[in-house]
Amino acid sequence: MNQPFPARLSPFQAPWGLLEGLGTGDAFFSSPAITLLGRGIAHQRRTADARPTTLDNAARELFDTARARGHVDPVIMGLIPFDHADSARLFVPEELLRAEPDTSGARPATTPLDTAARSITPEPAPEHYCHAVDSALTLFDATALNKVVLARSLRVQTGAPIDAQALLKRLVSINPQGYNFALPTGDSLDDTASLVGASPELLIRREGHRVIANPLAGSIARHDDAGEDQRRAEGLCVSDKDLREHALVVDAIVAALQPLCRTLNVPEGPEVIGTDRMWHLSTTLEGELADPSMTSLAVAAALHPTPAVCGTPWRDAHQAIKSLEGFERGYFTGLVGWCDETGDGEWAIAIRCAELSTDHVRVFAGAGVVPGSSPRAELEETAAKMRTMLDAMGLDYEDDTTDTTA
Ligand SMILES: C=C(O[C@H]1C=CC=C(C(=O)O)[C@@H]1O)C(=O)O
Repeated sequence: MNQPFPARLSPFQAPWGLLEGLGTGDAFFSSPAITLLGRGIAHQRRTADARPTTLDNAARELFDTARARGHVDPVIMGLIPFDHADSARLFVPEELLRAEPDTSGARPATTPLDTAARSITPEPAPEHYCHAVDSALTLFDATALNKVVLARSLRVQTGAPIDAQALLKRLVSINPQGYNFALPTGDSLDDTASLVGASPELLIRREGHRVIANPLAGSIARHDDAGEDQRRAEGLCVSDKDLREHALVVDAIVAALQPLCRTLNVPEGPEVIGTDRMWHLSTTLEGELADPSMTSLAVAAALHPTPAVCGTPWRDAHQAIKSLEGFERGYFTGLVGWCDETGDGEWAIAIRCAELSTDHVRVFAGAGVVPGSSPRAELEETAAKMRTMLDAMGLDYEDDTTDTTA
């Protein structure tokens, strides 16, 4: 507990080697910049809410406690919920191993997971989701709302816990360039509950004065046929609905970041990036912080939730989500990441993820709804996004859409 942290660089040669050390209750986060394995929990705060000042105070307390108990270079890892009213979980791992990013192209050795699902239940049902999208379309005409991200989940009854390490290895081998994570969510160290995922979206990285944000919005499912796959990527670049959906996110992030930055570079338009299953419109923003003492966690808290996971205007979108979605998001569409004592760190959006519990798994996905969206297309988009987690678990699932009229 009170031992100093090991040297900054882990003894492992390859970052994916760190995955071998991931046990129950441990935390893992990998990005194009760093790979972290947090073993055990030395100090933890479950906050009363996830408002920026609450998170800031909790982080200060954690660093103070860690320092007072002899930790050298303490690093906070954690989970921040979608909703500001919910509790965040921030902790300093007992032991922290780090590795530089992999540049060799090596992937972790994996064995396919063959999850035995006793049942797979959509929560809410596909028709509920289509109805929610329809209701959002009505709200666009009747209220100030002009974008809302509506999500749904699948509950997979497994009967036994899924091996988080094996699942994460699959995710890393499918999406090595993404933000791959497994963070404990349970009440005790031997609790297997965790949030595991392969997010493509960076809310914020802080390196000294420099901040980088990489919002994504506007998406289309990839296709097995290479020609069709390419056509879909090209179509996305010129899709009016997707470009509008994307611009709303970039505008909101620019509006929130600008006052915090001395300089902010905003590209003229988005590019397309691919994951295993999706093409996304993507914009990389780079700025220089006006106040370099502002931590990555504080910048993340100031931006979250962006219209990539909530909508605009924020209040109307939040209200629409609460009244239309029909389930609690918890950490899904929240943030996962880390922050060190200098303030450097990364916070990725908790998407393309699943909550692992003792006898079941919940897989989540959402899609941005704007005027011109179609309920059926958004349903299919969420199904395609869920495939990242379902594929990694070795599960097949198709929505029964006989009751959807949209
Ligand atoms: C909420 C999700 O995606 C968001 C992030 C990227 C693209 C999105 C979209 O195109 O709708 C969503 O805004 C999800 O993947 O569950």
